[in-house]
Amino acid sequence: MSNLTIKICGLSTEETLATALDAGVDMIGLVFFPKSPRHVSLMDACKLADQARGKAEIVALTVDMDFDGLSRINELVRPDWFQFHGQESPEYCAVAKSAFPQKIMKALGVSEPDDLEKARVYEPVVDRILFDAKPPAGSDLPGGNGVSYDWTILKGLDLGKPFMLSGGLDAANVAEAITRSGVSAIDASSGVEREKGVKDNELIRAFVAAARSAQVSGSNEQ
Ligand SMILES: O=C(O)c1ccccc1NCC(=O)[C@H](O)[C@H](O)COP(=O)(O)O
Repeated sequence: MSNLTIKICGLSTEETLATALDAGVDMIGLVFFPKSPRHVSLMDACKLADQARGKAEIVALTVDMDFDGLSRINELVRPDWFQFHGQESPEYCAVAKSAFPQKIMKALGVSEPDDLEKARVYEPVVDRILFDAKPPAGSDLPGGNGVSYDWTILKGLDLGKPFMLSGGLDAANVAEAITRSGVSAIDASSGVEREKGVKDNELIRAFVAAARSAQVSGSNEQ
């Protein structure tokens, strides 16, 4: 049994969600951000969440959403997690954590070791940190850009909460990313797409197989 946690983000069709679940992913991400090609309506999200419930943890990804919006997602979609992928402050995360039953994951854009320090102020008030690549200049999207960073900056990181690596991961590089970073949780979106926003069944299967084949050295899960 693998101690690697795999999340596929930005699933938006029943078919590709079924493939991800069949491949054995641990978490699936639904994107609630209208500018994203992976955005799902509340109605579609409800159907996709029902399909995934009990098979993988459901992550609702939002970007600086107001609490009325989070409340609607909570009531209708009933995700296991909120993933905050904008400029949400630690205070915002703390209030959301006390207001909603979901676990909270905060995404932080990183490129160098100093960037990891940002996690220290979030760690007490969230359940997990996602270390993602910073968006390239000019991108409309704070995540899902298919760009990588130096994974080795995560090696040996001692944080009070579990953390996850994302940013440009695909079947060809995920095993190396796991080995070089020492992480035990990974997330991908663009790397399992045949074009921007369009997930591909074969790429999903290949990604999960490559990730499961990697040597997971430690545990960033608690
Ligand atoms: O995926 C999106 O479209 C998106 C939009 C707005 C905020 C975040 C978004 N994605 C966040 C994710 O969790 C991605 O999986 C993560 O950034 C990695 O993406 P990629 O580099 O494409 O694998």
